Amino acid sequence: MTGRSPRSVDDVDWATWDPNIRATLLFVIRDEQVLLIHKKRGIGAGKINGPGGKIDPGETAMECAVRETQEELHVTATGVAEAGRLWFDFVDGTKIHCIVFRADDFDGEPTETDEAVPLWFTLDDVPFERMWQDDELWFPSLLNRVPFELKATFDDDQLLDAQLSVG
Ligand SMILES: Nc1[nH]c(=O)nc2c1ncn2[C@H]1C[C@H](O)[C@@H](COP(=O)(O)OP(=O)(O)OP(=O)(O)O)O1
Repeated sequence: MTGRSPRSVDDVDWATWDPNIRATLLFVIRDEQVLLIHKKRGIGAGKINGPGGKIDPGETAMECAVRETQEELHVTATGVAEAGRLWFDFVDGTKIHCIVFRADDFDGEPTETDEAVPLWFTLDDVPFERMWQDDELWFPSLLNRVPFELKATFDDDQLLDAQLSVG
C-alpha cells in the first residue's frame, strides 16, 4: 500500500510527533483592541497574524515572543503570559509547535519594519478571513483567558481538520 498523507487530526501519530519548527505568537490586547501584523515574509507571508517566529537556541519561548515582537514592530511587550499551545501538522512534512502569548501592554511605538506592518483591530472586528484558518477557533479562548490547546492538519495553508481543547 502506498502511504497516504495524514488528513484528519486523528490520522496523525501525536505520540511520536516531533516538531521541526518551534515557534511563538504574541498578541498585545489593550483597550478592547489587539495589535496584529501584516506579515511581509516567512511562513504565512501576506497573512495577518500576531508577531512571532522561531525560537532561537538557548532562549525560552517567552523570550522568543518578546524578541520577535521587538524585531517585527519595535515595541517591547509587557505583562506577558502564556495563553495556549498549537500543534500544526502539514502534509509536506512541516511540523510546527507554537506557543501563544498574551500581553497586556507594551513600551515603544509600533513601527513598520522589513518583516511586518503593525495593525490595530477592535476585538469585535478581528480580520479572520485574512488570517490562518485555525486562528478563529482559539481566539475566543485567548480573549477570555482560558488556556487552550489546538491540534490541526494543513495542506499548504488550507486547514484540513482541527481539534480544540480548552480549560
Ligand atoms: N497555522 C498557523 N496559524 C497561526 O496562527 N500561525 C501560524 C500557523 N503556521 C505558522 N504560524 C506562525 C507561527 C510563527 O509565529 C510563524 C513561524 O513562521 P516563520 O518561521 O516564517 O516566522 P518568522 O520568519 O517570523 O521567524 P524567524 O524565521 O524566526 O524570523 O508562523
